[in-house]
Amino acid sequence: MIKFEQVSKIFTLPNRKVNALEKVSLSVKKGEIFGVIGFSGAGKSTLLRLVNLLERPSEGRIVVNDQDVTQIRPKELRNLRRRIGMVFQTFNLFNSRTVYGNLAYPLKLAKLPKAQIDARVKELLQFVGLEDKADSYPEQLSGGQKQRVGIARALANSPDILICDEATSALDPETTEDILRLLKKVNEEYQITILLITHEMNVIRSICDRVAVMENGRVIEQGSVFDVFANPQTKTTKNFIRSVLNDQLSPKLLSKIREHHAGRLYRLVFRGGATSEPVLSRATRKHNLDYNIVYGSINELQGALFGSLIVELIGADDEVNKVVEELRTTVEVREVVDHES
Ligand SMILES: Nc1ncnc2c1ncn2[C@@H]1O[C@H](COP(=O)(O)OP(=O)(O)OP(=O)(O)O)[C@@H](O)[C@H]1O
Repeated sequence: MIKFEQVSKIFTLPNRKVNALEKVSLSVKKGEIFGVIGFSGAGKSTLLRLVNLLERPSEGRIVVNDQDVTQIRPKELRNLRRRIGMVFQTFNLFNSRTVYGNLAYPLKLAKLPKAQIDARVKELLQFVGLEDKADSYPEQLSGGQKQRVGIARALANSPDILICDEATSALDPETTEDILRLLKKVNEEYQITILLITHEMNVIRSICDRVAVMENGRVIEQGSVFDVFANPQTKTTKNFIRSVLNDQLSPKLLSKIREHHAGRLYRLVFRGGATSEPVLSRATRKHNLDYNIVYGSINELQGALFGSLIVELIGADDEVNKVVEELRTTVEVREVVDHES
């Protein structure tokens, strides 16, 4: 649906050149939510702006719905842009227009008759849960409500692609979750393909099917969210994953835990499939050992369990070894050492 083939973008400044993108290749499939994550300056916004030709690539091809966007004529470009909705971090609403006015604007541009505009605005407001806000002005809305209007406006002309530029970065965690749920609903109910950029791994974990990790203008890793989480290849990706798993122990916390747990500590890593409790209780019961879960978290990721637990196994060394051996048939088990961070 959207394909980047060896795309580079160089910005030429008076005194130097900036390689914003270098030979980026990725493809977003119809109907999926594809996330691009990277730190500030990685090239994410530039990548997004190339899709509807707000920027032109210096090299390479961008294909949207089988059409090479760099080759299309101005009239086709207007059509292309109508089929791609855009959601912004800062909402980009008209402050002097009501919510109704903001949503009616793209429909007026598309020359829809008034009655159809009224009906479509009503439908959009219902979809984003703001039926009672038609007459409010943006300044009377919360950040989350403004973004709902932003999403409704992006959907006005029934696009088949939605591109989201840090859509939740200006929002608090709870509102972020609401907006992510809304984006998921957009994807599922309207079958709209979503390409989003973010610097928050939580966004990727919550709603994306596939992910590309960018650094210094390059894609350094890409794949299904599960595969990238389960098997990160680069330090940058590992750091992003760490930011959401919250399962790394600081040396200080580890020494605190050791004060209270004299048994041997093991990290059990779950990468899909196994369920945590039965695995542990079965193995420990069989060998008559006690256990304590002392730290960690297990999350659901694309329908599978993902995360790690630190458990204390309490008993004679021999028995502990047997339990570890048994656990290793289902999950990855590592003894926790003092320099773990
Ligand atoms: N119009 C421009 N002119 C010159 N340099 C630019 C321009 N736009 C982006 N850049 C540079 O290209 C690089 C990539 O920027 P880009 O905005 O795409 O990154 P990003 O990952 O989206 O970061 P951020 O989240 O901070 O926007 C940066 O070094 C940036 O300074």
